Amino acid sequence: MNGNVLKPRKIQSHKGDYGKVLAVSGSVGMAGAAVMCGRAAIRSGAGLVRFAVPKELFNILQICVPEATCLERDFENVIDINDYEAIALGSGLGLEKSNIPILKKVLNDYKGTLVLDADGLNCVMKYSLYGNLKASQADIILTPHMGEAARLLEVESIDIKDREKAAREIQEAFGTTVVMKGANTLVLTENKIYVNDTGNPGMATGGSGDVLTGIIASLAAQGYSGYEAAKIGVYIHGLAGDICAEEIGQIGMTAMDIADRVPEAFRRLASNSNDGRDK
Ligand SMILES: NC(=O)C1=CN([C@@H]2O[C@H](COP(=O)(O)OP(=O)(O)OC[C@H]3O[C@@H](n4cnc5c(N)ncnc54)[C@H](OP(=O)(O)O)[C@@H]3O)[C@@H](O)[C@H]2O)[C@@H](O)CC1
Ligand SMILES: Nc1ncnc2c1ncn2[C@@H]1O[C@H](COP(=O)(O)OP(=O)(O)O)[C@@H](O)[C@H]1O
Ligand SMILES: [Mg+2]
Repeated sequence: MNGNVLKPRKIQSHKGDYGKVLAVSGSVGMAGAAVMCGRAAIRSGAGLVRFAVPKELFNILQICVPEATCLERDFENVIDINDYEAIALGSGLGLEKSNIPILKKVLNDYKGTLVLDADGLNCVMKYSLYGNLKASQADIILTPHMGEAARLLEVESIDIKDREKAAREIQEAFGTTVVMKGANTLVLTENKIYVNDTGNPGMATGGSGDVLTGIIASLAAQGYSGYEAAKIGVYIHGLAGDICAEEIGQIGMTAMDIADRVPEAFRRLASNSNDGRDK
């Protein structure tokens, strides 16, 4: 990937120029997923990250991600979703029925870029919200691993040799950008496909996907299209994992290690350009 894909940060700018991400992530027992997602979004350059979480998570999030702010997850009364350029929805959300109003509100009313991951995807299937998903006006990126992809297609499992076909079926069924995760993650949109070549098996560790969701949402908040954010996001995520492998080794790298190498990954990508921009 050429570093020219990156938008330079302007000298005359402030945090409002780099977008706001709303992370509808985490639940009691899965606060970590929100931490990884929010941390990665900040490490990817968004101007502001805000969590929409149950109040029980405020303390842990404000300690683990002090740069971010928290709102109570009350979509009926409190949260104006269209204030955010990007929403990351689903990492560690849980499968409870109480998530239905959140999902409906975001799918029905949101017009920005929506990254739907993990339990966001699982809840769409569990509570039959695919009509809302298909009708949504948001620029949507689905980020399933192979298990989640099988659920989206309502099949038992997907053979690795059928991975691209399955990703294409999901893309066609929902009309969104699809990120089919795993070694050589695929990014598909209606008439394009990108095969990623960064990353390593050290990244097969809990929370690594939550980091990817945060990176993609952050890029989208900074003005990249959904497809561009997904493509650059998977490249940067894999490169951050490769930097972890160089520095730590594949065995024992953590999701947080990956999130914390994201700035260096951006620096390496930016230096791989030919426009003479500040590296
Ligand atoms: N610290 C935290 O708070 C963390 C919280 N997290 C949150 O946990 C929630 C559940 O998400 P999850 O992905 O862990 O479980 P789930 O979707 O039920 O998948 C398990 C099933 O799918 C299959 N499967 C999985 N990957 C596969 C693959 N690549 N290829 C093929 N199959 C694959 C797997 O198969 P098996 O492993 O048995 O072979 C099994 O059947 C979600 O909200 C997430 O965000 C996590 O992010 C971790 C850190
Ligand atoms: N063998 C691998 N090679 C490269 N990347 C991998 C490998 N295994 C997992 N990953 C990456 O790690 C992430 C795992 O995401 P996911 O399965 O959602 O984990 P979690 O839900 O625990 O955060 C994906 O981005 C995936 O592409
Ligand atoms: Mg996941």
